[in-house]
Amino acid sequence: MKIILASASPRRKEILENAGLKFKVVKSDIEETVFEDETPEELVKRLSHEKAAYIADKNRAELVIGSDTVVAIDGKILGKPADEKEAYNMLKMLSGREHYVTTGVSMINREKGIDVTNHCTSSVKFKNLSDSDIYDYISTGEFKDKAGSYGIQGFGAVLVEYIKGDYFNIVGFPISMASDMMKESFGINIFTGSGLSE
Ligand SMILES: Cc1cn([C@H]2C[C@H](O)[C@@H](COP(=O)(O)OP(=O)(O)OP(=O)(O)O)O2)c(=O)[nH]c1=O
Repeated sequence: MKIILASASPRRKEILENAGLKFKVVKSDIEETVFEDETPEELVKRLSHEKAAYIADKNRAELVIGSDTVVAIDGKILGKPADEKEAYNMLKMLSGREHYVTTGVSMINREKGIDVTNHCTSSVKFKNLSDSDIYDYISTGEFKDKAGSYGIQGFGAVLVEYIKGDYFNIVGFPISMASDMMKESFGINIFTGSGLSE
């Protein structure tokens, strides 16, 4: 079975490549709306499924993988910031506190009728950040396109006091959980490559 990653995220591509997987990347053009009263788990599972389903409908023989990541604090869901002001507000909210990062992963193969979705949550505690720390971080531009306005894999590492849970989940793709899903639902072994075709 061949794999398609339904994602425009360079981080997701890199994490899957580092696990030795060969795959095609196709961006999934779905509208990322948030419904009222939706929990982070419900939201990421719905969006990762929508992303995968959109591509799987047109590529029925392939295993299509979709994913979505959000940050949550005090029952509020933080997606990607629209601008620097929103990034400042998010980072101010996260300063000195622990928050959750939740990623959904969906895997669909239409031909075999397999359709599975799971989620993974990690916590991240930020140091106390002064306004000048926040402005300096924003000036790196790294906040753009990142849920919660930071990237732990870059300068964002400096903002962190500790993490609990899977690091790769925070970066946007929980490869350990995903490899379990591949094994259980598709018989794919990441180490040996069995279950995969060139
Ligand atoms: C918290 C955090 C998020 N992120 C990124 C991961 C995701 O790419 C992004 C959240 O946006 P998503 O909407 O999950 O993904 P995306 O739009 O980048 O890609 P696609 O929908 O095409 O798959 O935030 C980091 O890179 N580092 C971090 O530390």
